[in-house]
Amino acid sequence: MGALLEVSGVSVSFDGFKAINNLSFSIDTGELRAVIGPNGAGKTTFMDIVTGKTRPDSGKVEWGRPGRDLLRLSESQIARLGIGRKFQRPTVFVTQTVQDNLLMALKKDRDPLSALFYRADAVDLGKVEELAVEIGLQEHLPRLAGELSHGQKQWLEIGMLLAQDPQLLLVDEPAAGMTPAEREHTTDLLKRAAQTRAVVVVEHDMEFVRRLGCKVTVLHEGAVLAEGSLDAVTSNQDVIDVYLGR
Ligand SMILES: Nc1ncnc2c1ncn2[C@@H]1O[C@H](COP(=O)(O)OP(=O)(O)OP(=O)(O)O)[C@@H](O)[C@H]1O
Repeated sequence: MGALLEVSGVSVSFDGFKAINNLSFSIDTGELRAVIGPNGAGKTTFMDIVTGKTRPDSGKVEWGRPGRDLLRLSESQIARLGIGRKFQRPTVFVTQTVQDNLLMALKKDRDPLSALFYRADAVDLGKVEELAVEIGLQEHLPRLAGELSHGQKQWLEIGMLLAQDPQLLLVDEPAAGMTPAEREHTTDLLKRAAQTRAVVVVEHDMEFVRRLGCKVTVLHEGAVLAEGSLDAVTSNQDVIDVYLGR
């Protein structure tokens, strides 16, 4: 499979400080990847660049084959192309049911008038059911999203992103604030999601990353310090030095 996203030699400075420094990164269709790195390594800025929120000073960001230049597209054009992003805090509609949250996500691209007169048909309800099974919330469809636990809200939001059928999903610290059982469920969910799309997970929790069982990219000072299996990168002397602050 060819690269789905190719970031080459990207740099960005904020007030003269290089947050991203000649960064190159690529991910294949249907690949699961963990991105780790100490605080300030540039992980959030990297995702901001891929989603079009931050424009780099130099470098290339290309999508698909033949490569489409993402730097020429707006944030919403990039989202429509198939890049979904999950932020740390869940942003579900707490006064709506789980089912309605998923239905709204499914219909997000409708024009406002048809959305206004929209009545869920059997096809959409079937898709919502499938999504609910995928995120493990099938028993909770009639509940208000506001009643869900923190972990369940995070899964619902992942489900809402999956409803948009992204080819690449960027997920920021999904395990934060979760119980051990919720973390385990989240690992399974992300692994399953990555069977049909590419998923990039930024995460600090090494146990979580270990359970993902995927290739790991270590960022440091805005560049890739090491890449490989978790065992390979955690036994890399440069990575050990950075994490121990040497
Ligand atoms: N808009 C901005 N203006 C100025 N400096 C910024 C801006 N955004 C990020 N930075 C700086 O760039 C560096 C990289 O930040 P970034 O948030 O990408 O790191 P991170 O790896 O996501 O860190 P964390 O793990 O703490 O979330 C940091 O030193 C940060 O202070």
